[in-house]
Amino acid sequence: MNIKARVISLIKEVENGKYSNIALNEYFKENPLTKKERGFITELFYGVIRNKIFLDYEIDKRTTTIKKDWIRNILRISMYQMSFMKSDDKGVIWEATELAKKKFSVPVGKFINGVLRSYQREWQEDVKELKEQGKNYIYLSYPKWFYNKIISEYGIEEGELYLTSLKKIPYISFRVNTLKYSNLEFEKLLQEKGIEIIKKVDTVYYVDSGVLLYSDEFKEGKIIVQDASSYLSARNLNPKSNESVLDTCSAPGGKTAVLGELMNNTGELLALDIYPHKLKLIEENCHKCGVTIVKPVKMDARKLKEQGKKFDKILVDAPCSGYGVLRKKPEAIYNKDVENVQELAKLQFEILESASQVLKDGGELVYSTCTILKEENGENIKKFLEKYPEFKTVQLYIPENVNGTYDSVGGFTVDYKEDILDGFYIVKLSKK
Ligand SMILES: C[S@@+](CC[C@H](N)C(=O)[O-])C[C@H]1O[C@@H](n2cnc3c(N)ncnc32)[C@H](O)[C@@H]1O
Repeated sequence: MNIKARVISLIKEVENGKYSNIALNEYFKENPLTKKERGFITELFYGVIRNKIFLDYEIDKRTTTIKKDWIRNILRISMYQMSFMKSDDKGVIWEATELAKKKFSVPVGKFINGVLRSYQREWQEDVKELKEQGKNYIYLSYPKWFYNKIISEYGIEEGELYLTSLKKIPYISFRVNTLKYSNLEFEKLLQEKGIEIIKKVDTVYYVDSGVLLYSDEFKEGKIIVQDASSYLSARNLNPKSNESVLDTCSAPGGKTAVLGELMNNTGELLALDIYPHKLKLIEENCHKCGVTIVKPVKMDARKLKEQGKKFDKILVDAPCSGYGVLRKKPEAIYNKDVENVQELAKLQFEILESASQVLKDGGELVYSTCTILKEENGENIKKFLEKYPEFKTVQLYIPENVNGTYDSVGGFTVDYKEDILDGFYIVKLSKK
């Protein structure tokens, strides 16, 4: 099958509700391709999803109704190539026209050709106009409410840096599970397989290939797919052997496994989630990693007092809007709305409050989210510190090569300055 036809079916799967990373990984697993083909498919597929609002705006400007998804998608793909990939425009238009002729008919080919030629002539002017009309959210491909939210929190200059940065191409990252493997062994494996290291943060490696997803090392839990931001949240709690540790919102257990590893599989590690079906994921993940001390329990983290026990250390990796990981899940931006954020901020505060009540005096707590919205991060912490003066923020461990910004309460946001790691917020609190 032609590469573009493959990308068209993948985009359709995502529009039917499948997560983009799952659709792509499944596809790569079933279809052996060269590194170059994989790279090209990934770029086209994610490129279209990331820029869908702008591409559809340009299509709708030039057409009345498009009944077939295939036609919309070949237009989106071709336009993406012409504006964002520095492709040979003539070649792109020719290929799309020929594909449409073959799939449908000569008139459909001519239609595609006409739309793409008009786009080729006018798109740069359209972008200028959008900016002049205060509609840059269309060019940046964000829902208007989200654009306004980011600009209201960060101002136009910093806000647009954020919005642009969230459209960057992500890299896959593997964390070495030190219960089973070492950095040295992993680096040797990467060398043997000719895989390049893009960035390294402690035991987390960003690499230029996903083939290790099919390796024995991955199957055996020696390496785990995890972002360094996610790892740093658990790492900052820094639990020690034999401590009692609570992970309040733990499924699927990525950070729970880091905690168990740091505790050398000794002590007590309670991993909660509100959804019973997710407990199995925590169990499976920890089992694969060789973490034996974890106890998954179904519980609403807003009601922690009811379980009657206090802990040395608590991780609150709160449910959040997830806007820090849009590079990896670009489709997520299209099905959220402003209401969700307010509800989430309220839920996060309630979970934090509840966790603070079961933390021992002298204990420590890490609060983290994978979002960049202040409403869910620093503003929640500020409110919490005002209400509970027995808590104060503690210095974080942030490696030098991780870029971001500290806020006024001492929390750290991995932000638009960071090209590789996921956007994330981490703050550490201690109780008197
Ligand atoms: C950000 S995810 C956690 C990711 C996890 N810490 C990891 O590293 O793999 C948030 C989790 O909180 C759970 N959750 C949502 N509301 C909750 C509540 N009231 N009590 C406990 N867990 C909750 C969700 O089911 C979800 O699995």
